[in-house]
Amino acid sequence: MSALFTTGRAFLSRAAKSAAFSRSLSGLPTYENIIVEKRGKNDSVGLIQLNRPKALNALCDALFDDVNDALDKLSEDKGVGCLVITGNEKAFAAGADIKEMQNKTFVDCASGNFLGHWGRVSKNRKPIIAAVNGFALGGGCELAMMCDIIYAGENAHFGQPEILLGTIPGAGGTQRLPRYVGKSLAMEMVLTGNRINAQTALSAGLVSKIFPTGRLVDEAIKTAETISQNSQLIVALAKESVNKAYETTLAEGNEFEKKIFHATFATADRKEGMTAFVEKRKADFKNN
Ligand SMILES: CCC/C=C/C(=O)SCCNC(=O)CCNC(=O)[C@H](O)C(C)(C)COP(=O)([O-])OP(=O)([O-])OC[C@H]1O[C@@H](n2cnc3c(N)ncnc32)[C@H](O)[C@@H]1OP(=O)([O-])[O-]
Repeated sequence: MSALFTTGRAFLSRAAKSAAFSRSLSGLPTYENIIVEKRGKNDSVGLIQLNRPKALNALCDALFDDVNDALDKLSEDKGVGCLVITGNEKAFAAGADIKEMQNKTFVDCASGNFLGHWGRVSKNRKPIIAAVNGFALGGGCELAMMCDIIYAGENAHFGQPEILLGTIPGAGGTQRLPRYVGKSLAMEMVLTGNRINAQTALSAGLVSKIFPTGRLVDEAIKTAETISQNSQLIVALAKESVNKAYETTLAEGNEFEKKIFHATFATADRKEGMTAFVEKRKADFKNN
């Protein structure tokens, strides 16, 4: 299974795609715009690869429908504890599909709730790691920011170039980006359309780690596997608590955290975790 990535290639080969297909026969659906697999120890990691390479993974409506459907399936899968979203070596995603948007009117956008279905990535209860190689522009950068952790390949570039198209970001580019990289850099990116490279993204705080391009997906899967070994129940609570930090005051956030901490004492996994420590053995979490 992990042979797909031991060659150091971050994208899936033709053979890998047919492996994905045969695996799909044993559980996961096949999609037109993405490839979905289970990876890592005990298939505990859900891997979603955006797969419109000719359009640099431009995020058309159909692709987002595929992503949402895959997220639903992987979320229901009790064996999967963490997800990874990636693209290919050239592009994570070069943005919302400009050709699809070109002739839309305000009425189309407003009455059709355009982008309404994008937000489900950030609402997922399982943690999601974005593994970004190449371009993450516009909606691509926003998709990465909807995830919980962003790892970048050395060749990654992040940007919000909507201004060059006569529009503005619509899925968090003016909201999440300043929280992650600070107002000055975010403002510069949004107003000029200039991109930042992986190193700048690391020092500004948009990404947590950089890896060689070919190792990126493997490393993301390794972290996802580590997360999956913890109690899924407690991981979801911890994720919710960290996210609170972005949506509330410090005092309210601390109060929320304390209540969630207390709540973990109502779970069997908290008891098991502490008992295992005292008994000097590995915890056997049951997600309850
Ligand atoms: C979500 C809320 C709001 C978000 C808004 C946005 O994201 S707005 C978007 C913000 N993003 C941007 O403004 C970035 C737009 N993209 C670019 O500026 C350049 O493609 C590049 C610099 C990323 C790569 O340059 P390069 O010379 O290496 O490659 P290349 O240029 O030759 O492209 C190869 C093929 O991919 C196609 N394609 C690429 N992107 C898109 C797209 N978003 N859409 C559709 N198609 C796209 C491109 O047309 C071409 O296909 P064709 O016509 O040959 O059949």
